[in-house]
Parts: sequence; C-alpha cells; structure tokens
Amino acid sequence: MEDTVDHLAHERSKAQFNVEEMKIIWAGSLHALQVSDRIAKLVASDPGFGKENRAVLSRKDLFKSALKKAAYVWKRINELGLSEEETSWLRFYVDELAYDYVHWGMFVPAIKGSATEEQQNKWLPLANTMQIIGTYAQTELGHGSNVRGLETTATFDPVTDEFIIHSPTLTSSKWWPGGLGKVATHAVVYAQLITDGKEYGVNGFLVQIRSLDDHFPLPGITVGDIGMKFGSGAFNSMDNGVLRFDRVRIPRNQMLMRVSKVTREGKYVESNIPKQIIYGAMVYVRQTIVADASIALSRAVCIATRYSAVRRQFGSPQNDQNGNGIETQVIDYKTQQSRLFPLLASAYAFRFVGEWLKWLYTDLIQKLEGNDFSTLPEVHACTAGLKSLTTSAAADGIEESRKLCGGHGYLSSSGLPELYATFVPACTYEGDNVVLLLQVSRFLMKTISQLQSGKKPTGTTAYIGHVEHLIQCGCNVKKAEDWLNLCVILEAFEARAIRLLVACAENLTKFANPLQGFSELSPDLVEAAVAHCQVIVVSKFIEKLQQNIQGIGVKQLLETLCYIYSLNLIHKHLGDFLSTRSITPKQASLASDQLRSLYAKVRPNAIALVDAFNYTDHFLGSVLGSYDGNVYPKLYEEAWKDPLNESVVPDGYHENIRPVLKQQLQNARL
Ligand SMILES: CCCCCCCCCCCCC/C=C/C(=O)SCCNC(=O)CCNC(=O)[C@H](O)C(C)(C)COP(=O)(O)OP(=O)(O)OC[C@H]1O[C@@H](n2cnc3c(N)ncnc32)[C@H](O)[C@@H]1OP(=O)(O)O
Ligand SMILES: Cc1cc2nc3c(=O)[nH]c(=O)nc-3n(C[C@H](O)[C@H](O)[C@H](O)COP(=O)(O)OP(=O)(O)OC[C@H]3O[C@@H](n4cnc5c(N)ncnc54)[C@H](O)[C@@H]3O)c2cc1C
Repeated sequence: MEDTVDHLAHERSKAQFNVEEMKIIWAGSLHALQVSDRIAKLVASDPGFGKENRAVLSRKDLFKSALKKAAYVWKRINELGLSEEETSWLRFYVDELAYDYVHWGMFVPAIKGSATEEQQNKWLPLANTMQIIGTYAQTELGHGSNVRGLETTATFDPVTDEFIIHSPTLTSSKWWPGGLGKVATHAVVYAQLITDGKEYGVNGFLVQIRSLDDHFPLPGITVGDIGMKFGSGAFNSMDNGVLRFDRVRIPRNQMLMRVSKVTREGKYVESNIPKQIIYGAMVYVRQTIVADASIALSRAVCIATRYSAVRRQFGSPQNDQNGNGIETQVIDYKTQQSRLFPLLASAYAFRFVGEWLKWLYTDLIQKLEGNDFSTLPEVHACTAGLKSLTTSAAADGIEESRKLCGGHGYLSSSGLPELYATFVPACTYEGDNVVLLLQVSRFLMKTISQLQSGKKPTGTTAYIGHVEHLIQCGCNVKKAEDWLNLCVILEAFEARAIRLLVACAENLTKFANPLQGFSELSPDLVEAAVAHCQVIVVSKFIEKLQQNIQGIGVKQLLETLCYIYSLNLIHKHLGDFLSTRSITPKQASLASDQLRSLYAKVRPNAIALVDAFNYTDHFLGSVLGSYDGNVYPKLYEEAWKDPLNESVVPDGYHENIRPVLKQQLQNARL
C-alpha cells in the first residue's frame, strides 16, 4: 500500500513565514505562479510526459524518446491552444533536452535579431509553425570562443546572385550545434563574408541543410552527430552535430541583412547599427541562462534540503516520546548548514538577479527599436558576467548538493547526477566562463579609463563614479550584529571591487603594449570582474528587499538569505577583502559569527523555503527530494526497477561467472 504520510509535516509546521506569499515572490507574480502551477500539474499528470529513467537508456533509445516527447509537446501545445507564456512553462516542466531548445532558444532569436523585416516576414512564420526546424551553427571544430577566427566562407557570386557556402578546412567543420546532428532542416550559419575579393568578417546566413521531403542532406552537405557526451542521460538526448559544406549555393537574400548587406552588384553596405548586433542571439541566451542557473541550483538545493531533514546519522541528546534515543537529522549538523544554506541563499539571489537581467534585456530591445544603442555595452557585460558567475556557482552547488546527500546522492534516482551533467556545460556553451569574464573586465577597464575624461559611469557601474570615497572608506563593523546592515555590506563589496579594478588599471599602465598587459594580468582581471559581478548580485538582492513584499515573515526571511549570501561570499573570498583592506581580520571573524546566527534563523524555515519553489515531484525527478520525504521505500522500489534486476541470474552468468567459479573449485581441489 502506498504510504501517504507526510514525513516532513513537522518540519513544515515550524515555518515562520507565509509560504504561499514566498511562492509568489519566487515565481515573480501571482499570475506567474498561477500559470506555472497549472502547467506543472498538467505536465505531471500526463503519462505522455512521464520520466523514464534516462540513465539506463541506450543513446538511440534516449534520442528516440526525446524526439517522441518533443513531438508530443508540440501536439499538446496546438491541441490545448496554449499561449506563448503557457508554452514556455510547458517546455520547462517537460524537462527533456531536444532539438526544440535550440530551435526556439537560438534559431528563432537569431532571425529576429539579425534579419531584416522582409526576411523575418518570410522565415518566422515557417519557424514559428515548425514547418522548418532550425539550429544555430556558429562554433567550428577549430574555433568556438574566437568567433572572428571562424573559417567557413560565404563568397558572393554576382553572376548567379548567390552566396557560396564552403568549409575550406577540416577545422572549419561546424561542430556542436544542438539539433543539427539528426533533426534540423535549416541553420543560421556564421561564416566569413567575401565579396568583390574582400573579406568583411563574420555574418549570419540562413541555409537549408536537409530536404523537407525525405530529410536527406541537400547536395554538398555532410552532416551527422558528434557522439556521446558527459554523463548518462543529460545532453545525450540532444543531437549536437557536425556540418560541412562543399560549395553550397544559397540565394543572396539569405544573408541576414539587418546590420549590413550585399547589393545585387556585390557591394558590401554597412548600416548605422553596431556590428555587435550580429552577436545578439548570444546576449539573449546568456540572459536566459542566468534564470536556468537559479532553477538548476534550486532543484538541487530542494533535493538536498528535504533529504537532509529526513536523513539521520549518529546519536542525539534528545529522546522521542517513547523514551527511545533518536538519531540526529543531518540538517542539524552545523557543517551541513554551512554548506547547504549558502546554496539556498544563492538560489534566491540568482532568481532575483535573473529577473532584473530580463528587465535590462527587454529595455535594451525597446531602445534598439528606437535606434538607441547606448546600453548595449553594459548589457553585453552584464549578461556575459552574470552568465559566468551564476553558472559556475550553480554547477559547483549541484555537485555540493550531491555530496550533502551522502552515498545516495550518487544514485541516478537521486536526480542529482543527471542534473549536474545537464547543467555543467552551461559553464562552456554560450561563451566559456573565463572568456566572458575577460569581456567584462575589458568593459570595466574602459569605464575606469573614461573617468579621467569626466565620463560618469551609470547603471551597474555607477559605484565606480564614487572611486575616491570607495578607495578611502573603512568598514565600521565592530560587533557581529553590525553586519546586519545592507548598506555596510554593499559598501564592503563595492570597496573590494573598485580596489581590485583600480589595481588592475594601474598595473596595466606599466606595460608599453596594452594587449600584452591585458594578457599578463588576465587572472587578476578575471578576479576583479567576478568582484564586480558580485556587487551586481548583492545590490539587486537588496533592491528586491526594497520592493513591497507581502506576507508574514517573508521579508525577514529574504533579508536573512541576503545576509547569508553576502557574508558567505566574504568568507569565501576573504583573501580579496583582506588584501584590499575592505574589511579587517577582526571584522571577518565577526562575519563568521553572524553567519552562525543566520543559519540558526534559517533552520526552522529550511523546508518551507524550498517548498516555495513550488516544484512538483515530476519536475524534481528525485527519490530523495520528493515532497512527502518518504525516501527509503522510494529508494528501495527504484532499485528494483533497474534493468539488471529484470532477471535473478544475470545474462552472462554461464559464459563469464560460472567458469570463474568452477575454476576456483578446481584450484581448491588441487
Ligand atoms: C536542468 C536545468 C538545466 C537547463 C538547461 C537548459 C539547456 C538549454 C539548452 C542549451 C542549448 C545550448 C546552446 C548553446 C549554444 C552556443 O553555445 S552558441 C555559440 C556561443 N559562442 C560563444 O558564446 C562564443 C564566445 N565568444 C564571443 O562571444 C566573442 O567572440 C568574444 C569573446 C566576445 C570575442 O570576440 P571579438 O570579436 O574578439 O571581440 P572583442 O574584440 O573582444 O570585442 C569587440 C567589441 O564587441 C563587444 N562585444 C563582444 N561581444 C558582444 C556581444 N555579444 N554583444 C555586444 N557587444 C559585444 C566587445 O565588448 C567589444 O567592445 P569594445 O570594447 O567597445 O570594442
Ligand atoms: C553542450 C554544448 C552545446 C553547445 N551548443 C552549441 C550550439 O548550439 N551552437 C554553437 O554554435 N555552439 C555550441 N556549443 C559550442 C560552445 O559555444 C563552445 O564550446 C564555447 O563557446 C567554448 O568555445 P571552445 O569550445 O572553442 O572553447 P575554447 O575557447 O577552445 O576553450 C578552451 C580553453 O581555453 C580558454 N581560453 C580560450 N580563449 C581564451 C582567452 N582569450 N583567454 C584566456 N583563456 C582562453 C578557455 O577558458 C578554456 O579553458 C555548445 C557547446 C556545448 C558544450
């Protein structure tokens, strides 16, 4: 009989805040909560979206299952007449990586961002109805980070009014695009534009790669899958692909011509739109990845927190009602709390900074429509930096969550190994995290150098305008409670960031060759960029707290999480804070004292804080993290579902076990 007891009910009864209000804060609005909740339940109750154990499927079966699910998603969206908002929630809760992620996430945005209105009118209706399936073919075997180094060529032929797309070398083979290997019919291909014998840099071209009748590659095209990837399940349901062109011809009007164009005569014409707009799809996706990071981390933390409240190890001074000794819940170990609660706080911090980044991006798009490009450099720096910061922290946090679950965390049924394997490439795709931080530091060095000419930094760099104050100021914390002051915390972060930045700027002047200086100092520049990004996350968390927050105890709990997020970072990056004299060793030790009190405040609320994510058991996909905390029967049941347990005596016994045993028998007789 199924156990219907809520093993975490006692934990839930201890919460000191209104969980329903916290759910609204996490979702972003009451409306978002209602829509997401309805769609989550719809997905969880539909057997078509059932989550079989992906880890035990062969690559082919995994891929086939992902294809089936993607087709079913599309069918249900159309049958139910879902809105755009509902559709994105549906894809989110189905939680299976397939070609449609790149189609909707990159192919369509690339057309929207880089095609002319006329081109959009032609291609978007086809893409929006999935009459064509697209991929984003930028990276090559030889070059990923260095986009300017791409080798694929697009040479204009004025005789036929066509571009000839060609892969001149092995290293020019497109390599990695998702959905390319076996599914995509079209691709936005990034290639070096050549016309009239001159090269004009990388541009996007819309190229059909497979027949819409029989799915065979078109003449001149070689295409396939690049092979198994890290982990079981995870990205292996996606057909990341390889693509080569042997002088494939496409009409001239399939060059994406919003930023620059080639005329019928073969003349290259630039518009007044910055060339970087060609990279617009990457800016868009980096912004969405920050939201992915908070989701992935919160999933892991939800699993680890619920399991930590259920799991007991070693004795306890307390006795139960019958006078029997009961063991300690592992969540009560201070070490467990000091590892888990900062991750919980980070999930909330990333959620809020992701929300703000979405606003910043939407604002950019509105400005671009009015030909205002002024915020593009800042948006590029924020999306690049925050993508880097949050994905690195979330990937590390998922792995830490696995360890927080002890041995059972290593089981596939915990959901954590696949979550990690699925999420960790986010540190690489859409820009390697170190390469992106170098972009941020380049932007910051420019901001600092412009101070001398009187240019006032704005937005996320506004604090750099207060350089004199921040270089001189001292932190006033004298006792542990003094750290419970958001202005004090923010100033400590700003002081540390600006001091690192100014040190880099000063050191750069010691090099005659700026490029060489930048290269020599790149580790320091990366560190300074991280410090700057942390200022953004902390300040956006603080801004969130200044909004009208409803519900008993909600604001207090969020404040506690904000302090934990910040003080834990101080603890982690103590070297920076001390070497820049942003705080003293005594203040560092007071921060650690304060952290202990903050963990004690979170403890009774921990389960309710992860309940506020409102994740269904279907979405979590973890026997350790289920809502009712009924961990052991679920673990036991799940083990028996493994294909190895289908037979009592394993396949191969007669060939490979019995002879060994017999051999031992013979040896023993001798
Ligand atoms: C379980 C939960 C998990 C959920 C998981 C969900 C999964 C979802 C599926 C995910 C599918 C993944 C899909 C992945 C797709 C990809 O990876 S696509 C390929 C992405 N590739 C990259 O990101 C490449 C990174 N490299 C670059 O971006 C650039 O080449 C570079 C690093 C920026 C360097 O280029 P370069 O031309 O050398 O530039 P610079 O000289 O440094 O800069 C020139 C100026 O341009 C500015 N700039 C650069 N980029 C941008 C931009 N994107 N937008 C705006 N401006 C930009 C730069 O700052 C310079 O400005 P100035 O200093 O003013 O000159
Ligand atoms: C799962 C997955 C899905 C992907 N999907 C797509 C897709 O749909 N479409 C697509 O086009 N691409 C896709 N990619 C490719 C991805 O965008 C690239 O792998 C990524 O941009 C990193 O580039 P790279 O592989 O060339 O790394 P490299 O640049 O070769 O990085 C190797 C190492 O060199 C370092 N490095 C490189 N340049 C510098 C520098 N200037 N300074 C200091 N250090 C440096 C990096 O930090 C890294 O440690 C995908 C990749 C993955 C893993």
